Amino acid sequence: MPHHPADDRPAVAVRVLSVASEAYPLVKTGGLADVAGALPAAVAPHGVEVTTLLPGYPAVLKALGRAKVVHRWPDLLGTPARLLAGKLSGHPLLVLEAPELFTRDGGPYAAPSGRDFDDNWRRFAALARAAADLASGGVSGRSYDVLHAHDWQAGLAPAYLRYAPATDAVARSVVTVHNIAFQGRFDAGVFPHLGLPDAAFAIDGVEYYGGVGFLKGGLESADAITTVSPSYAQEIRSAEFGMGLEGLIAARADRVSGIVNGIDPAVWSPEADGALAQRYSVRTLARRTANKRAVEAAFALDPGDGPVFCVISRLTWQKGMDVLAECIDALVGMGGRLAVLGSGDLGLEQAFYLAGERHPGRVGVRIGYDEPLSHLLQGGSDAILIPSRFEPCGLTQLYGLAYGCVPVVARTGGLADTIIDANVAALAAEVATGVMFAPVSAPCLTGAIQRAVALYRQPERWAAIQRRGMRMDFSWAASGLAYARLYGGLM
Ligand SMILES: Nc1ncnc2c1ncn2[C@@H]1O[C@H](COP(=O)(O)OP(=O)(O)O[C@H]2O[C@H](CO)[C@@H](O)[C@H](O)[C@H]2O)[C@@H](O)[C@H]1O
Repeated sequence: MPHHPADDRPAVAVRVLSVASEAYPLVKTGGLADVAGALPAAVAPHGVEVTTLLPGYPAVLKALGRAKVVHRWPDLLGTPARLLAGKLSGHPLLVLEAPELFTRDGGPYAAPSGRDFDDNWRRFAALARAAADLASGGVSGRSYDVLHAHDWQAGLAPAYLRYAPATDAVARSVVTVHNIAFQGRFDAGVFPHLGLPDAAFAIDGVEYYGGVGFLKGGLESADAITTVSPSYAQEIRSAEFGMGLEGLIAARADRVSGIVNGIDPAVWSPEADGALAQRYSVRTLARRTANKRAVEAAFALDPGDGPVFCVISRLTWQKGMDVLAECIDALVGMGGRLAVLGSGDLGLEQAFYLAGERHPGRVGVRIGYDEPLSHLLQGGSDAILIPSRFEPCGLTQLYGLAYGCVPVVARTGGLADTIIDANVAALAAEVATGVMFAPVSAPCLTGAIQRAVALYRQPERWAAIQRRGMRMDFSWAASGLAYARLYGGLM
């Protein structure tokens, strides 16, 4: 494509098809959406044009409005489907419209009851099949250099590509693991319906412990594997973190790399955040107080100057929320208050709810998903608690840094890669940006909260930690370049 002199974007040198089951702002249940939504803009300055392919959930189709139909499948894994073209924050978007698969109540993966859809294998195999058709010349007028599949929902796409007829039109492939705990593992009975050759049901194909592994098939087939931090890229070679895939990851280690997620300043910047009661910058930190008052009001906390800790998380074992639940009485005993926003395991929801009843005015709990409230919490709480047992990258600690909401994190994965613990040396060298602890246990987390409270009581030192975090650059600049280099290297 010729470079237009009036256009300050570089000429497109690489075309990427990014396939994901969610992308902000159209559909989001977690961090994957933030990353898939930000990737196109992150790599655009490097001559990479990303087209995102999403399933046609009702919310996505609604946002798309009247869209151009660019392709029709009379029979895509047993159902008719159409491909619609639109825009995702100004970048090319393709939506797979298949009413039988995606038009239903509930979230992207589960019914309103919370139960996973029984046909998720078919829903996401269809997404992957459509992606592979696009990336192997099967859709007229479309061609891509690289297919970038995110997580198990897109995991079969590289496998379909690998078994596609070999032509010049076949793209190279990358799988990004945002969380290896979710693998898309299904009964062997689904295999005959996937439309893969029999040879694919093999140890180096999609076969996985006697069944079918969508992520496993993608990891076997992709030309490159990335995960979302260098530490996690190392950790998943071990049984403790690899969740059964450690052998495969270790065997393909020369293809595996870690690229830390960035954050999108158009969405996460305290100077321009419409969800805050009061906007502020690194030079006007005192204005955060108005947000703290708003957090207190939203979570029915007693107003006060003591530290407010927050949680913005899925309430699950991965996120160490059971351990935090054990520490709440100690946190309150130290003069802290706690605002919890999250949803997940019913038992954990209940534990936090009971803690709120035990400590009225000190612990406020909001069960649910609320994007604006998550921004207010970052802008008004003093610290964010992230006691994850494993964390591929983590985004909430990066948002915390940007908002002067000091991260208190477990030493694992991307948390270890992005936070500098306020130990004696780091405080003396004036480089600390948060508090880090290990292992994930109630005594260690309690100790970390204690250290945070002690630092908070030294206002100048605390403000210096906040300001340092706010000045850290976790924009997409470096990671966008890393992805662009990875794509370029595959061609
Ligand atoms: N109740 C609630 N209301 C509003 N917003 C809420 C919320 N609960 C969570 N969120 C938001 O959802 C996102 C969660 O991001 P995380 O990085 O913690 O990712 P998650 O574990 O979902 O994803 C995986 O993928 C991402 C992306 O690669 C990795 O960073 C991560 O380590 C990995 O586990 C954040 O934007 C957070 O603000």
